[in-house]
Amino acid sequence: MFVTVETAARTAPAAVIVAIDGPSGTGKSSTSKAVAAKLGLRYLDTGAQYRAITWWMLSNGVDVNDPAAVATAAAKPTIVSGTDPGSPAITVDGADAAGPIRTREVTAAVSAVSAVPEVRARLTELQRQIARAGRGIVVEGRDIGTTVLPDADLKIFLTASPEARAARRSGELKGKEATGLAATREALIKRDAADSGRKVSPLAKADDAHEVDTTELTLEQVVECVVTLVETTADRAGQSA
Ligand SMILES: Nc1ncnc2c1ncn2[C@@H]1O[C@H](COP(=O)(O)OP(=O)(O)O)[C@@H](O)[C@H]1O
Ligand SMILES: Nc1ccn([C@H]2C[C@H](O)[C@@H](COP(=O)(O)OP(=O)(O)O)O2)c(=O)n1
Repeated sequence: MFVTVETAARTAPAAVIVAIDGPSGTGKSSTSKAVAAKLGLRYLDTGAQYRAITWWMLSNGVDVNDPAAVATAAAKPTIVSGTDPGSPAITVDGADAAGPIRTREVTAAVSAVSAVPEVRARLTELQRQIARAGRGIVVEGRDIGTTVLPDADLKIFLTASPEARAARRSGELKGKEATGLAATREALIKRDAADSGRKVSPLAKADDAHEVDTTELTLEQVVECVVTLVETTADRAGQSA
């Protein structure tokens, strides 16, 4: 098989920690998985963990709009995240949650659940344990560069126009839970506002993060940009693979 330089494995320091944050639809998951795969790093989707705890709350009759009820239940589910960028996995109490966490019901409830401090404290601790448990990792979310891993070697903050993000998301939903472009855009903006406006570790760009506007870039261009930033950071630190 013909393998181009672009798809061949690249090198990164074994222990590099990369934080990728940004709002929904900016390309965090696709970029993080591709960068981790190219550089032989682990991958952690923290949004999937917030979705998983939300799914558990909904499945167990917890009122997701009652912060006290969510706080009381926050420690109950056991969430296990896989870190293989080729097959990201997540289980809740041993059950595969990869499908159920992507429903519209979970998406509509996740911002309320993730604003509860007890939920954030628990998942932040879990995320730090995973990040420090092995070799290098790409961790994506909303508060990775600011709160979860403020000492990350490289921080990226992805942005894109609401129009581009809505078009990407409604493209994904086609045939499944198809929603109009305008409704998708509204839902994204509402979630951005909730995630950016919450009191505890809101969605925010870290002061030392590199901002990448992906509106006019292909996914491949974004991946190349981030891979180059990882390699540049490593060179500067004098580290080697
Ligand atoms: N730069 C890009 N250009 C076009 N589509 C993209 C780009 N980056 C990601 N996508 C697509 O947009 C959708 C949302 O991307 P995703 O990585 O899930 O974003 P996020 O994790 O930030 O919500 C996916 O279908 C993905 O393939
Ligand atoms: N580090 C994180 C990651 C996600 N969250 C919350 C806020 C987000 O709206 C939800 C879902 O995140 P996810 O990354 O799955 O969302 P999208 O893929 O962008 O739709 O979780 C968070 O509060 N902190």
